[in-house]
Amino acid sequence: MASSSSLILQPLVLPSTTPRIAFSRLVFLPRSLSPRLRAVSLSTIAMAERTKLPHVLTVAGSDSGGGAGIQADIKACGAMGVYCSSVITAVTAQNTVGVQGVHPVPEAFIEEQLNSVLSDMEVDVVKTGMLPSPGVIKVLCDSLKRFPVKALVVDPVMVSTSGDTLSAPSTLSGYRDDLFGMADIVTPNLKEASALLGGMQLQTVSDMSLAAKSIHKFGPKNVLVKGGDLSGSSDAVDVFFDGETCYELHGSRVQTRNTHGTGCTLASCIAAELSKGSPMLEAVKAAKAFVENALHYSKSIELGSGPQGPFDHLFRLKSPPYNVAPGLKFQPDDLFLYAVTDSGMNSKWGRSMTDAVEAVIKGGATIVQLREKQMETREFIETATACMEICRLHKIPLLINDRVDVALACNADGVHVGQSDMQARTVRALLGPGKIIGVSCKTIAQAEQAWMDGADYIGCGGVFPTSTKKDNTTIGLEGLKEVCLASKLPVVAIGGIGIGNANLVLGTGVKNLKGVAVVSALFDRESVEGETKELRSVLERMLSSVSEGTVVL
Ligand SMILES: Nc1ncnc2c1ncn2[C@@H]1O[C@H](COP(=O)(O)OP(=O)(O)OP(=O)(O)O)[C@@H](O)[C@H]1O
Ligand SMILES: Cc1ncc(CO)c(N)n1
Ligand SMILES: [Mg+2]
Repeated sequence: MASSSSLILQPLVLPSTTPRIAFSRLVFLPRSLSPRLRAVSLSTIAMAERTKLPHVLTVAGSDSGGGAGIQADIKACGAMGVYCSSVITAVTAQNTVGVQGVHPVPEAFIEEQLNSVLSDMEVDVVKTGMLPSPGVIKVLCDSLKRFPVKALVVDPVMVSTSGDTLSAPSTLSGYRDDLFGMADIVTPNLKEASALLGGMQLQTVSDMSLAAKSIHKFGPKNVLVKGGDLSGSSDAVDVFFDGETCYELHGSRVQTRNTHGTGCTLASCIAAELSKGSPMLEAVKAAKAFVENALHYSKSIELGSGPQGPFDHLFRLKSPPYNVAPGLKFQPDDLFLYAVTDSGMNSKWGRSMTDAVEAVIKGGATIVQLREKQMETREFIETATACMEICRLHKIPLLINDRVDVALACNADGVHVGQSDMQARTVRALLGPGKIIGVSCKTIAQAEQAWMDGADYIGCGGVFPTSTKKDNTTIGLEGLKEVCLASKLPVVAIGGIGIGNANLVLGTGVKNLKGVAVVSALFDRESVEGETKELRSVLERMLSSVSEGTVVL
């Protein structure tokens, strides 16, 4: 066969959820075909099954250490399922200690690379990194005018975290006056935002919002000021401004030295998501989640002796699918009306768990937890899987009480644990960074521990006495307030809460309190849907309006 045929790689679209991603299959053409027929056959195959790959072109510098620059960009795009071509602007000698040397590529040759790729390869999005001189910015602007693309992501790389200069200070005006006006988004870190604004001090999240608004005046459609280097911040906050609204994007701060290249990776992931057709804010959120996950998986990597190590972009290849399967990302506002099922109550009223879940969602629950103490494991998994389908359909997160094994088996969105269940830190290790973890806490010390263990929220109570947990000591509204004020995590109040007293709980208006968790008041009733609707309207009436101008996500 090999002697009479030649192998040709040809794109094949698999019927998958990402139909725009092409895979290869082998096609055999007999050597006996005349050259003209071979050419015709090939072009026919190509026309019939032509697949457009989402394509990002990165225009950036090489990092010999492989953690940032071009190397980070290509790995990040690959991890996001996007093709990445590269125009190299400079070659750096770099490692975990710092930058030992920079060798700029001649501007004329950068132009030649741009021309080669843009004239031929249907680029969707251009992402820029290190642009060492004003001349390079000019060459790039000219090329983009000749070959317009769908979106331009500008990461105005100026100084590495090690303090080494990567682009001449004279590029500042090129960025501000020429490139920013063409950009769909610019992504400065704190130092870069400060340099762009003539040395403005950036020390708080509100300074970051002011900076984002000022940089927006230079002409980009959107600005993301990155807060990776915000000292004293317990979470990783970035500020996004779209010309109208400022959004604070909060993520967990991963405790690791392996953060070299986070900025390059973030910008590349934004570009990759845009090339797949995502709207801008969704692209930014997906990119931030990717960086956080990658840092989490790379915490223990030891590479190099310097202060900042690289991280592993391709962690997804090594992770079990349940750890990285796209689920619903936790939003603190999901805690608003938190329904906790109780199998005893459901059987008392003659309804199945799936009926109960469907009804509570129709009534307006914003998150559901399955709390099941009696069912056999196999039946529990089957029921939980059916509940997951309902929740997915309505985009409502589903958590499992205590049973990590059941959560893994049905790919639930997360797990809620109590003080005598598995420690949240262990749950996190088993579920991975993308899943939601809640911990029941009565005290400030427990809330602090939950935060250190990597939980996403705490359930605080029992606020009032309840028949669901008879021997439970109650902490009252005062106890709730104390824990909320000290907690670094969002809080949902639990214990004896229903239509009659929910307004007392939300009415405390205390920081971090995001909603109420309810069992009997929804499920020990004839109409779950009706009770949920009524509770929801009580809660909505109590909800104070979001502070003006700033939406906290
Ligand atoms: N320790 C961390 N844990 C979680 N997210 C982080 C951490 N450090 C940075 N990030 C996130 O990574 C992204 C890049 O931010 P950062 O401010 O570090 O950019 P940068 O300084 O340009 O990066 P670099 O120069 O190292 O490539 C932001 O979304 C930021 O919130
Ligand atoms: C080549 C290169 N680009 C960007 C950065 C910023 O992280 C870096 N350190 N090196
Ligand atoms: Mg940094």
